[in-house]
Amino acid sequence: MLSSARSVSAAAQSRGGAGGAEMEVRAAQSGEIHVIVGPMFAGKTTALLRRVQAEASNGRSVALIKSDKDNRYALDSVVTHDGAKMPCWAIPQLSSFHEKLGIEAYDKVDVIGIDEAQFLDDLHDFCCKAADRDGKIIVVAGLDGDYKRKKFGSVLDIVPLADSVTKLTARCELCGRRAFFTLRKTQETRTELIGGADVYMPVCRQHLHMDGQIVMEATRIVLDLDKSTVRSHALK
Ligand SMILES: Nc1ncnc2c1ncn2[C@@H]1O[C@H](COP(=O)(O)OP(=O)(O)O)[C@@H](O)[C@H]1O
Ligand SMILES: Cc1cn([C@H]2C[C@H](O)[C@@H](COP(=O)(O)O)O2)c(=O)[nH]c1=O
Ligand SMILES: [Zn+2]
Repeated sequence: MLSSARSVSAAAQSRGGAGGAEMEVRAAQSGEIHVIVGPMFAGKTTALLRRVQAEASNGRSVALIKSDKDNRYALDSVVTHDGAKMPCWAIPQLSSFHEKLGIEAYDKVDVIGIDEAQFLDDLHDFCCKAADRDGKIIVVAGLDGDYKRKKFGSVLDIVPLADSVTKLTARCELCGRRAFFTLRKTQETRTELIGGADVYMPVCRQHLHMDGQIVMEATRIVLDLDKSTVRSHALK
């Protein structure tokens, strides 16, 4: 079921022949916008996939989109950090979605899931049109803040448009408490830097100001210690 999202929309595309009446019914449906934010590893993508999957199980036609900047695990799927995945449309900006899908197929889609929303600059405009004008249910997942805790892309700009906003938390990798923020472990300073646990870790407020390099070094020492313990046990 998880893998059916794009094929549902692709099927919608091939059904064709949408009558004007159906278009009117769809436009008359009330749209919704639901926003899921939080730091990395908080379960945003997991929550998005669950919601889209539930909508598909209820007979709605769903389409899943992500920014094509996210090439971490696969380009044609939305993938969680623990490997759950679902086919998607990977696009540079949301305005290209209509063109990719085709107008008739777009008209048939009820629910649009959007992942990695922080990388999609035309998020506000797209959500307005899709929910207010076209009656779509939009579920958006993305980072509210970057590693400096500055607002990231347009995610916060859609909060005033939203029916619901959910802020998820992860577990601080250093103490296990609730983590609201994402620490970058490298010295790289550009805002956009694609990566996973190799580059980022979730942290609580207390551990936010740890120097990433020190954390990396400490991790390396612990791992080296572990390895030498394993080696000395093996020699016994
Ligand atoms: N520090 C971590 N490093 C790697 N994976 C983690 C870490 N913390 C949690 N995870 C895993 O990531 C999953 C959440 O993944 P995902 O839904 O992709 O999160 P998000 O989209 O918020 O980054 C968790 O259920 C857990 O299994
Ligand atoms: C904090 C932060 C993150 N990114 C990137 C790193 C990942 O590729 C994504 C977030 O993915 P997730 O699904 O939320 O785990 O964003 C970035 O470019 N800049 C940052 O400051
Ligand atoms: Zn902590």
